Amino acid sequence: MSRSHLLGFLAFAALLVAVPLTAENEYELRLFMLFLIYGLIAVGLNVLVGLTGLVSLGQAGLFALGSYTGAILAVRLGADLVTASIGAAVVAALFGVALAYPTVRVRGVYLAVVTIAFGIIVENVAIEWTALTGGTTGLSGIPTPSVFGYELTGYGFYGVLAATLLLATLAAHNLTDSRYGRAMLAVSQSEIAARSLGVNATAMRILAFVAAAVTAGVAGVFYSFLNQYISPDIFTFSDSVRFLLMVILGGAATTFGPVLGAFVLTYLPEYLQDFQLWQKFAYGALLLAVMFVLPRGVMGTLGLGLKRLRPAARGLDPAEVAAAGAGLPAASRATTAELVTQGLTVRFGGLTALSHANVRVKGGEVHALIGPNGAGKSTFVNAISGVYRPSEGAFGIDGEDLTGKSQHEIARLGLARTFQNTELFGELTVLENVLVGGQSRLRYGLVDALLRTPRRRREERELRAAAVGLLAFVGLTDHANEAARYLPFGLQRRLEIARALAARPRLLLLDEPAAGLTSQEIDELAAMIRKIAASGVSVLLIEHHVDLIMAVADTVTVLDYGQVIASDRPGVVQNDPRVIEAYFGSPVAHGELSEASA
Ligand SMILES: Nc1ncnc2c1ncn2[C@@H]1O[C@H](COP(=O)(O)OP(=O)(O)OP(=O)(O)O)[C@@H](O)[C@H]1O
Repeated sequence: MSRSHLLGFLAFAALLVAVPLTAENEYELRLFMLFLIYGLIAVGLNVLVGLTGLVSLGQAGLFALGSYTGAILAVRLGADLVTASIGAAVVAALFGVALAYPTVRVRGVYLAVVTIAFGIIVENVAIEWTALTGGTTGLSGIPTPSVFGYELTGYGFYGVLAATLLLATLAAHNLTDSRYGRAMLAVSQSEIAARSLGVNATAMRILAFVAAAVTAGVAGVFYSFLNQYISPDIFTFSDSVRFLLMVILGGAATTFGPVLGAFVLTYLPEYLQDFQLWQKFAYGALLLAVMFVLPRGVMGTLGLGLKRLRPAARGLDPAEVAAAGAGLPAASRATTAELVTQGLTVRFGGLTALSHANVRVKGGEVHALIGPNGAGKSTFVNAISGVYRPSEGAFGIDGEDLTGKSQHEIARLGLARTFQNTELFGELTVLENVLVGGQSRLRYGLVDALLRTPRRRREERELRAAAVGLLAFVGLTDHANEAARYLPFGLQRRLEIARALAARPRLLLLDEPAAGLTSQEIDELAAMIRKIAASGVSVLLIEHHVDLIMAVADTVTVLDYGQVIASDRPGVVQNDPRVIEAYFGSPVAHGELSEASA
């Protein structure tokens, strides 16, 4: 944890201790406890909004679910605070999973509508299911909270609320700083790239929804114990909007932003009460003004300002680079790294983009795949990397069948790729991009991430050293701390290669890596590709640059109208009349292919 965050947590803890000592009356303390409850909701929602970039406008529904579950367990079954919280957390988590499901198909506005609908359904069920919820009359008689038989009188309940918010903020901070946070950010910026590196995007979204749901559910239980009475009108759509605003106003994806947002939006309406009729107007106008001046929220803008004042070094400490051992690690698996496709066919409706392609990429070779525009090269790449499901045929690496597996499964089994149009995680730094590449090699779990265990720290340290080594290999250590989107195009291509190599693939698939590069950059790329193959990683190279192909390829396979028309050594393929015909429409003289395509 950085020093500034540590100081932040200490100051926050000190504040939580000081408040009950300075509160002048019970009303003041109660209002602060309400803030602690809303803070918990905002911290959880920040995982969803800040990290995965998804928006939920149904948090009041989850808050209500937690409140009713807790209240019913306490009133009907005499459950204590711990049991009620566990019960509510489980119920909320289940609904969180259900809410994550639509994200497989819908995002943005559509997802927002789904979550709004969820909130409205919960509100209406609370009104209509009178036998369970008491209908519009609500549920009263919720007892004083107790924990393991001890009643939480005096400041006891305050202590529980304060400790929960502090620990939840710490856990969310640790999550953000872990493989899970990185993966969520990566998914929000380029899902296809994240999946190609072995990140299970669906699982990350479910995790984020569950985090937001569980915190809202537990906050609901706390609310019902604090209020000792709940009714449907407490959980309305405008509350969902307010919870989302807390995150955005405070600063999405920041550690303390949501807490600050919750504080402001709990106290602001209280202070604006004096304005009577103008209260709502003043509330809205103030929010608008703040968001206009601070589009990244208060903490986001503050963080950005501090970065500008004291910019971090763009590059890495030379000592760290030296210690990481600059260079390409040897291929991790002592296998042949051979890719074989048998009769691979992909149809789009009536169009056969790839037809019964048999390709064999031998272990450790550089295998170029060429063909005129529309020949089916990208379709081939997308089929073997799991983006498209083959209509027919099979493919595998080292005899391991990969047909029908999902993108992230194929990536984890040893196939890494770059993209024709680079797909970097633009907002992440150069180093972080490579760290996401090594994601699937990490073994530590969620508990390790939340608690920052020694195992997590060791694995992260090792991954960082490997990533630094790869940055040195592609010559990017001087840019390590820059956001990837600011890199010049040529360096972006290199970064994609380093990121793919971080997954320690058996087969590296380079989709037009020379496109847009200068001739000097292409020479450097050729040297890099040779080194990669020499380390034992097979390379499948999709390219139009004949010079590059001639310089590095051991074998060239030519596709035309989705069919393999030649596969041999470059010199042989270059003079193959079928290949020349495919490029020119009629047989032409020797040597013209290279001139025309270069
Ligand atoms: N998702 C898709 N839906 C429908 N048709 C597609 C799809 N993807 C590719 N095609 C078609 O399949 C054929 C092969 O396209 P593909 O992009 O694989 O060729 P390519 O060799 O990669 O071409 P280029 O060199 O221009 O990238 C083309 O006719 C293309 O229009």
